[in-house]
Amino acid sequence: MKAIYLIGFMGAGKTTVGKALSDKLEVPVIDTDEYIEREKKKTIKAIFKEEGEPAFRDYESQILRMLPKRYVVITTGGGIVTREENLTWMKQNGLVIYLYCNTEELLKRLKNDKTRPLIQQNKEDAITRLLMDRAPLYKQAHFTIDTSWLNVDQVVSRIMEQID
Ligand SMILES: Nc1ncnc2c1ncn2[C@@H]1O[C@H](COP(=O)(O)OP(=O)(O)O)[C@@H](O)[C@H]1O
Ligand SMILES: O=C(O)C1=C[C@@H](OP(=O)(O)O)[C@@H](O)[C@H](O)C1
Ligand SMILES: [Mg+2]
Repeated sequence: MKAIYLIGFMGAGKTTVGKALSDKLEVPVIDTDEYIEREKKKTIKAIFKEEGEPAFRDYESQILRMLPKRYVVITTGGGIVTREENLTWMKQNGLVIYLYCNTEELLKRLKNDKTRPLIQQNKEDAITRLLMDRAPLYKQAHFTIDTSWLNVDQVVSRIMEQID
């Protein structure tokens, strides 16, 4: 089994779905954000504040390349594709799945979020703008699942159908 990479916007459910998918497939899951926070002993929020976004993108890119490439589910941060070479790399090394979610539902899921630095001001505008910029990148995934009207178990089932 090749690595499965979940990509998509903040709030699409990558971290949550990845954990459920790893249980189903009986393989480990690694979340790049959680990995970075553990490694750096800092929250994502603190890294953005103290070191800036480019430093975070460097960590993300480095860690991606260190992770296993077989028998694993890897859940990424929503901005990993902004370094386009990361997208190319994931597509070469595994199966890349885009978890899509519409803006209205993203807003609901992220309404109370305080941990994601890029959407703390003007949440709706920030989501709309970033999603528009990134959509062409996300769409290069091997396949897409629209999670807007699905619960976590249903998203996992859709993934299982696709990879069967
Ligand atoms: N399919 C879903 N339906 C409803 N809520 C969801 C769904 N997937 C995730 N969530 C919720 O949305 C929020 C963001 O999920 P998360 O897994 O952290 O997303 P991501 O890692 O893509 O940013 C969490 O509160 C989570 O419980
Ligand atoms: O889209 C982004 O630029 C980011 C997404 C976050 O991860 P999630 O997509 O898991 O929320 C986290 O990596 C950081 O706040 C930046
Ligand atoms: Mg996440």
